[in-house]
Amino acid sequence: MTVPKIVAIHEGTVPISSSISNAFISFRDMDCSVVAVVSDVIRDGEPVVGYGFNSNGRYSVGEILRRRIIPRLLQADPSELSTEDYSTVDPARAWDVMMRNEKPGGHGERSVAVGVIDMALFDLAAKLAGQPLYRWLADNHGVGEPDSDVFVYAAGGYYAPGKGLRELQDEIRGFLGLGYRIVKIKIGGADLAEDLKRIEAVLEVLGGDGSRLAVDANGRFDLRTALRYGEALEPYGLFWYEEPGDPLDYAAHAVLAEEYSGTLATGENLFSRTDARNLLRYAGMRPDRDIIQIDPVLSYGLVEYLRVLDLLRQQGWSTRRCVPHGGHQFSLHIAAALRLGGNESYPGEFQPTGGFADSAVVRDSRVGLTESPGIGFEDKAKLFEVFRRLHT
Ligand SMILES: O=C([O-])CC(=O)C(=O)O
Ligand SMILES: [Mg+2]
Repeated sequence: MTVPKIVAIHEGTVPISSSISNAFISFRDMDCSVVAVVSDVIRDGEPVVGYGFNSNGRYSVGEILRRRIIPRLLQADPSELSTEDYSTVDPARAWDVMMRNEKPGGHGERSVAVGVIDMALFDLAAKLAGQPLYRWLADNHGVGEPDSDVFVYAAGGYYAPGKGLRELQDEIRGFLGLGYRIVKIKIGGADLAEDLKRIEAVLEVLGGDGSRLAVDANGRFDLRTALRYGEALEPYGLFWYEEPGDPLDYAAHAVLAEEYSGTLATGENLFSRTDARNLLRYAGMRPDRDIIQIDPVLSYGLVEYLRVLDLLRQQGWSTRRCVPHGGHQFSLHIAAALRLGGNESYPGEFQPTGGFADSAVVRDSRVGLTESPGIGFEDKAKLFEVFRRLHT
């Protein structure tokens, strides 16, 4: 068998912007990196290509990709990037090459750049093996039969110009009409009284059932405010209370976890295994109820996320307590293969990268996957068009 070779890596930037805001940022200028990793393996007259992009919330990382990550891969000997039997590329070995001469610590934009390429390498690896990624992952890294469908919740309820309670309720009705049972809205972009009105308005649509509503403060609150909100939110029995304070203020989170008896969710702004370990060590996270939202793509890719899952297992956490941030096809494969608790979804936002296959139907807040090889971007026409333009 000849070793598969990466012959080119194309990189670009696409807007995923909109007029929405959370408590911390506007998405007016949001964009993301897209990549195509082209192999020398030809199938049906075309090279097999892996595609990747970064989840919303962090901006494109073209400079780091162009100056450091991509050259290291292209300069590597192909045997350094492949499995031992040369049957396909090995994202874990490629990870070591991408991280050559990078000091530890200071995660963030670099972790996003590695994550974008990591997605493309997993897409390519599964395509070369002729399997949908969830099946390839379950065979190679799984803990049993993969889930055939995945819990998804509708993340929305953003602040937007001219958006009042009626529009918020209409948005939530739309989510329910699409098949979602659980929804999430933003808090912390208004004062507590106003946010409680928003919560009450949404609960009206949800038949008064707080367990179907999650709220997300996007790290806005200081400890006092987080506690004040916590006290006001507690009686609703919410699905979860997300990212109350600064993502790296573990001590504040631990204080809140002592006071707030409901589910807390956090982790979308933690970008490494070390960050995850600090979260477990210092943030008072409770394995019987809390949710870890680390986003594989923003945090050095699935190679690093597998290390995070190992760490969680060692510390007695079930993978069912992981529900990654991000809302796209890659995290859906990961959730199914590794039997996570579910996956995020943003109906209508962050296009063309966000969301699932064009044919995907959500029923009772669960969605299935397609059987196309790799991640199946080929089943999402507008996104596939963007990827194709990168290399044809
Ligand atoms: O508004 C955002 O940045 C996205 C977010 O927090 C989430 O999906 O949980
Ligand atoms: Mg969030």
